[in-house]
Amino acid sequence: MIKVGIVGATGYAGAELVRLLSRHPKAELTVLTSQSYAGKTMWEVFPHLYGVVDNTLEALNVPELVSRCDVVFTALPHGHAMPVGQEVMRRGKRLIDLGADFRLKDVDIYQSWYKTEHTASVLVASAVYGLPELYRLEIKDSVIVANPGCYPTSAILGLAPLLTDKLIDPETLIIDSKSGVSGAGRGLSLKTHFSETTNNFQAYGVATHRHTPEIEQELSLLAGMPVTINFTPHLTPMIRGILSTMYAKLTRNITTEELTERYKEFYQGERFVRVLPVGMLPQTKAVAGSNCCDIAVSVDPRTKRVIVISAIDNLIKGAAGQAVQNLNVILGLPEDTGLDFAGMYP
Ligand SMILES: NC(=O)C1=CN([C@@H]2O[C@H](COP(=O)(O)OP(=O)(O)OC[C@H]3O[C@@H](n4cnc5c(N)ncnc54)[C@H](OP(=O)(O)O)[C@@H]3O)[C@@H](O)[C@H]2O)C=CC1
Ligand SMILES: CC(=O)N[C@@H](CCC(=O)OP(=O)(O)O)C(=O)O
Repeated sequence: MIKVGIVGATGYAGAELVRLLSRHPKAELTVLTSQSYAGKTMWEVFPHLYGVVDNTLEALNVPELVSRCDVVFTALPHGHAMPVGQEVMRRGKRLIDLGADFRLKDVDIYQSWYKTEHTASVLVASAVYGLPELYRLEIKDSVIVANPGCYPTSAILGLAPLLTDKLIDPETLIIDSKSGVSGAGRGLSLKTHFSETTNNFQAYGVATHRHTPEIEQELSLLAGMPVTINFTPHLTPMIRGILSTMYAKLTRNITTEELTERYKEFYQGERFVRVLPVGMLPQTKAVAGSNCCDIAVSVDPRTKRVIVISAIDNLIKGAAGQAVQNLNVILGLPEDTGLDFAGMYP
């Protein structure tokens, strides 16, 4: 069994990771940390895990944590995974970070968008962006996996075939994303207050959201040229899910049917990316609880634009599920170990 530690086990992403790993056949939940609930059992804080997870939550002690685990997951606010990364590197263990600390290759860009000093910049070059559909081989041998952000996962998977094949003019790219409230984490805030989010729908982070440079980094690598985007996230009155709608001008004539075939070919063998048949559109309910990213492409011959729609569960393919998929890649296990293809419905 592989001994795993989860730092930030009491956050939404961390708790979902605990749930998924509790039924993983090769992972043993060894250390679960919490800042606010150390000393309590996991199930006292999360009753859905009663009878499933018996661990007592511990305060974070980085050297001790790393010494007791083979693989550490960090699910912390940004800026806090860096010391864990340093200790993991020192002791030759593995880290899968669900936050943003190792995603951006350019430390200056990280510091300017996250308004935080990067204290482990030497580790950034060796960290691998943890999107298995694009970086499977690199993830396998990496010490630090930078699990992607939730919005970036939906956008990058939705756009990868178009950029790889140079089928769109990247300068015309617009990404419009809608997220459930769990994307903002479990902590109390005015933004996620019941009466602010119920029966309400609002944009936020317009032209300033910190996922913009992450999406641009990955799309630029796919396109082989710098890509800048307009990215607008929205908060919707639902708990889970991200739906991204993306628009761009096509560089050549292609039909919806031809493009759908090309997407199917690009993602052939990728069981967690479901390219939907023409006429079917992604919806968040269809991926809730599963590690799937559903994608549909439509060509508007009138405007010569393509419209790509993708849907994920922000806590699964957008966070904990993708982290388990990365663990499976590292361990050489089938990537679906411990993960679901069909989620909850209704
Ligand atoms: N929510 C989502 O959909 C997604 C989240 N992520 C990323 O995952 C990470 C966690 O997000 P999320 O679960 O939503 O956040 P939450 O706010 O729900 O949880 C944060 C966790 O970090 C712990 N924590 C906070 N500050 C510290 C600290 N200084 N030292 C040690 N532990 C601390 C908290 O402990 P305690 O509860 O005990 O206070 C809690 O366990 C973030 O980087 C986030 O951006 C990535 C993709 C999607
Ligand atoms: C709805 C909502 O508030 N979503 C979060 C998503 C952040 C997240 O999870 O991403 P990182 O891992 O990059 O921090 C936000 O916009 O900040």
